Amino acid sequence: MASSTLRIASRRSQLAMVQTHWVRDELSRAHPELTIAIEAMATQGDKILDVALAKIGDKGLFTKELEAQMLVDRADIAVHSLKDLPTNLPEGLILGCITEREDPADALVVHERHRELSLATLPEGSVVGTSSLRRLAQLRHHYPHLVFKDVRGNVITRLEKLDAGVYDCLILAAAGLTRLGLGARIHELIDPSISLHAVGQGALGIECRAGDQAVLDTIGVLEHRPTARRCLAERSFLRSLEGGCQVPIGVNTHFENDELVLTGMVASIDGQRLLRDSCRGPASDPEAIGLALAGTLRSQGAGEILEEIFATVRPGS
Ligand SMILES: NCc1[nH]cc(CCC(=O)O)c1CC(=O)O
Repeated sequence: MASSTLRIASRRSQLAMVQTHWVRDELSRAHPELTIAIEAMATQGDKILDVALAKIGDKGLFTKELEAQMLVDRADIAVHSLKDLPTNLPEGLILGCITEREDPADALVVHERHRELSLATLPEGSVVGTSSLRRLAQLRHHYPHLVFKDVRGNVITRLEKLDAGVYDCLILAAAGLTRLGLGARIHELIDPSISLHAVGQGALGIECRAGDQAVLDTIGVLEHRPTARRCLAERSFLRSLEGGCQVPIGVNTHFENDELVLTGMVASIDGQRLLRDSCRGPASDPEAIGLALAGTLRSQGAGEILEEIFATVRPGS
């Protein structure tokens, strides 16, 4: 780097700050001579809280302001929840590294009055809070007797709404709860046979300027190769299906010896149609696995399902 200061752009939600502080601490440990500054800011996604995420539908809702800081050279890196980072980045920026993933599963969090119940035993009409079409479609598919209601705001705000009785339960990323020290609120991890997680869920993505070799070298210590391979396969699948974070697309990945196995699903919002399949290949070429799986699901009709969703969620665009 030109100077020995690394400037980090971050969202200012509690979860974003926990994640950014973790990145700062890891980088300071690896590079004791480095001065690290954090600039925290609100993004569009933090400001527009009265509209369903699926209706805003815009890619980069939680990332654009941070990217702008790097493009005008007011920040060197941006720390994101990888699942919020679009699969196509603005010209001049790259995904510099992917950190070790927490458990990528979704978690059920219940209102106190349901503490004896599970997702499978919640009574008819129970209100599930989620703002994710992916969670909505998959849970509707398996549990058509439940009622789904949008919930916005950061993780803490959502939990407050749950505790106030607005919902019977919430579906949240286990990783976010764990990082916030709220792991005790995880009532049940949702099995991948019921609901696949979001692309990149549970990992952090560090974005930087392309060709900024000194910065790339600095952040390289945070790269976790197995996580990166899994997430690159997942992102290639999503990119190839042209979906942003606001489409009912879910994934799961695991290694079998030197192979990486990617499972993916595409569903209609009503949960009636749900396509799911797997592809495997050498772990050294994760993007090829994502592309292959996208081709497989497209041949089964994924394109039509996604076209319908784009037409209803974003009319006119
Ligand atoms: N879009 C919100 C968001 N972005 C990242 C996380 C959780 C942490 C992660 O998945 O890495 C969450 C909250 C949630 O989905 O419960």
